[in-house]
Amino acid sequence: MHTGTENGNGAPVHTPDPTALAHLELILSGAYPLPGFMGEAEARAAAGGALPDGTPWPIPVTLPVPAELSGAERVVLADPEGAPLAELQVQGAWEAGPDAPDGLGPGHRLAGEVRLAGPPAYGALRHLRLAPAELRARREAQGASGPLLAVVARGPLHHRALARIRAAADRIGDGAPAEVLLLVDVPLESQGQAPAVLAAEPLLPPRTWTAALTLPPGADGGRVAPYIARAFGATHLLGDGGEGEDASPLPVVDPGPWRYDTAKGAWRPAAEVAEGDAADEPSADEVEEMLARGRTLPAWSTPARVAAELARLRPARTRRGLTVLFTGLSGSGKSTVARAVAEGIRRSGRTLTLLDGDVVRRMLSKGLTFSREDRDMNVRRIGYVASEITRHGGVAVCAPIAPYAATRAEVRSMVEENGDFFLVHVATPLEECERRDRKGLYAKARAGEIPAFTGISDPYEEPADADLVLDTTGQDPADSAAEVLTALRAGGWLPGAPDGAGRD
Ligand SMILES: Nc1ncnc2c1ncn2[C@@H]1O[C@H](COP(=O)(O)OS(=O)(=O)O)[C@@H](OP(=O)(O)O)[C@H]1O
Ligand SMILES: Nc1ncnc2c1ncn2[C@@H]1O[C@H](COP(=O)(O)OP(=O)(O)O)[C@@H](O)[C@H]1O
Repeated sequence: MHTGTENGNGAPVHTPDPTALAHLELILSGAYPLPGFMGEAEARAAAGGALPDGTPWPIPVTLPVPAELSGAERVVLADPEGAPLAELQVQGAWEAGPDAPDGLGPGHRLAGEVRLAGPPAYGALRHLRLAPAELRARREAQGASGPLLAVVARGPLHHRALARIRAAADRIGDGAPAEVLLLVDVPLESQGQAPAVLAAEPLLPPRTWTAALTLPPGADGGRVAPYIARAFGATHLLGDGGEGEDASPLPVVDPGPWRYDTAKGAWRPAAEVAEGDAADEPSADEVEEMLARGRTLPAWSTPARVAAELARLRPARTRRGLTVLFTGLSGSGKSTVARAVAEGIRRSGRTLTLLDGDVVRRMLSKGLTFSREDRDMNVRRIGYVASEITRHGGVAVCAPIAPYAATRAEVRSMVEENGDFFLVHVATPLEECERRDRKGLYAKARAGEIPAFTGISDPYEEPADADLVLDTTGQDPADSAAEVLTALRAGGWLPGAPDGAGRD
C-alpha cells in the first residue's frame, strides 16, 4: 500500500492494499451490491452477516488507509502501477478499535462511494474480467433463462472436478445439462495457474460461460463468492463443502464425493465404487511433486490438455528457474561457498548468474549505505534481478548479508511467482566470523570505526525458514559447497538426484 502526494485536480492518490483492491474491482464491476466502501456501522453489521437494513451480506468491505489520509474529502484510488482506477467521495473516516470484530483489524479507514475513473487496464486476464451485467445481457440476447450453475475455480480442474460439475449440471438441467458459469479466481498481479484452469474449458458442459475475477484473499473470498455468482445471474452454486456454502444465498448443488473406479475406468460417485476398485485423486502436494520431478500426471486423474498446461506452468525442477539466497554474517562464508556452488551448478549445465554481495555493492547498489533502508533496498534489488533470472528459467545465486527477515520474505515471494526459492543460512557463529576477520572489518567495528556493523552494532535476524543451515566452523569450504549441491540435487533442481528422479 502506498500513498502519493496529489494528482492533477488536488486529490491525494492512494494505492489500496491487495484485499481492498480486489474489493474495489468487485464494487466497480457491479459484482458487489455496494456503491463503495463501508463505514463503521455497516462494517460491524456485515461482520455479523448482514447489511444494516437486514439484507444478508457476508463480509465487511473496507478501505484501510494511512493516518495522513483520514482527513481527505476525495481520494484517487490507483492501481499498483499508479494509474487511477476510481475516485472515492469520502463520507466518513473511522478507526477500528481493539474490540473490532474479526476481519476488521485496527487502523484508519475511509468510507464512501467510488466512481470509475477510467477503464481498468490492470489485472491478469483482463479480457476475461466480464462485469455481471455484461454476462446477464449476453445470456438474455441468446434467450437463455434456464438454470445457471456457478462453479468457483481456484485451481486446475482435474477429471474428478469435471465429473462433479457435469453431474451437478445434469441434476439441475431440464433434460439437457444446465448452463455453467465458471468463475476463475485469478490473482490481480499474475495469472497464476489460470491457464491450466482455462485448458479444461472444452471438457465442460456445452453451454459454459467463463469469467475471471479476483476474490478477496483468504476465507472472505469463499464467503462472498456465492453472492458474486448471484450477481452474474447464477441460480445454483456447485458445492464442495467449502467456506460460505452454509450461508449461500443460492441453493448449493453438491454431488458428494467421487472416486475413480479402476474396474470400470471411470469417475463415479464414491458410494457406487467398490472399496477394492477405488482410487483417489492425487493431492495438490502430490501433483506439485510429480510436476517438480518432471513426471507426467496420470491420465486417469488429469485430462491431457490440463496436464500439458500444468507442465508448461510448472516445468520439472531441472528446468525451472531457481534462486539460491545465502544469508549470514560478514565472514560467515557466504561468498566462498556461493562461488563454489555456482561453479557446481554451471558444470551441471544450467545457466547461472552469481550475484555476490561485494560485486552487487559496486554495480547494482553503488552509493547505498548500511542503514536499514539502504540494506533493504540493496536486498530488494538483488531479489528483483534474481526473480527475473528465475522467470527466464535460469539459476541465480545471491550472497548478501540480508539481515532482515521481512525483506528476505519479500524476496522469497517475488521469486516464487516465477519459480523456486532456496534459502541457505550460513550460520557460522559470530565468534568464528570475528576470529577469521578476513577484511579486518570486525576489528574496526569493535573500535567504533565502522558504525552499524552487522552482528556488532546492527541486527541480524536469524531465518526461521531456511531450507538449509550451514555452520562452516572447522569445515573445508569444498565440503560446505558439496552440502548445498547435494541438497539441490536431492530437491531435483540439478540432474542426477540420488534416485535418478531429477533426471528428465
Ligand atoms: N556496517 C556494515 N555492516 C555489514 N557489512 C559491512 C558494513 N560496512 C561494510 N560492510 C561490508 O559490506 C558487505 C555486506 O554487504 P551486503 O550488501 O551483503 O549487506 S546487506 O545485505 O545490504 O546488509 C560485507 O561483506 P561480506 O563480508 O562479504 O558479507 C562487509 O564487507
Ligand atoms: N567451510 C568454509 N566455508 C566458507 N568459508 C570458509 C570455510 N572455512 C573457512 N572459511 C573462510 O572464511 C572466510 C569467509 O569469507 P567470505 O566467504 O568472504 O564470507 P562472507 O561472504 O560471508 O563475508 C574465507 O576467508 C574462507 O576461506
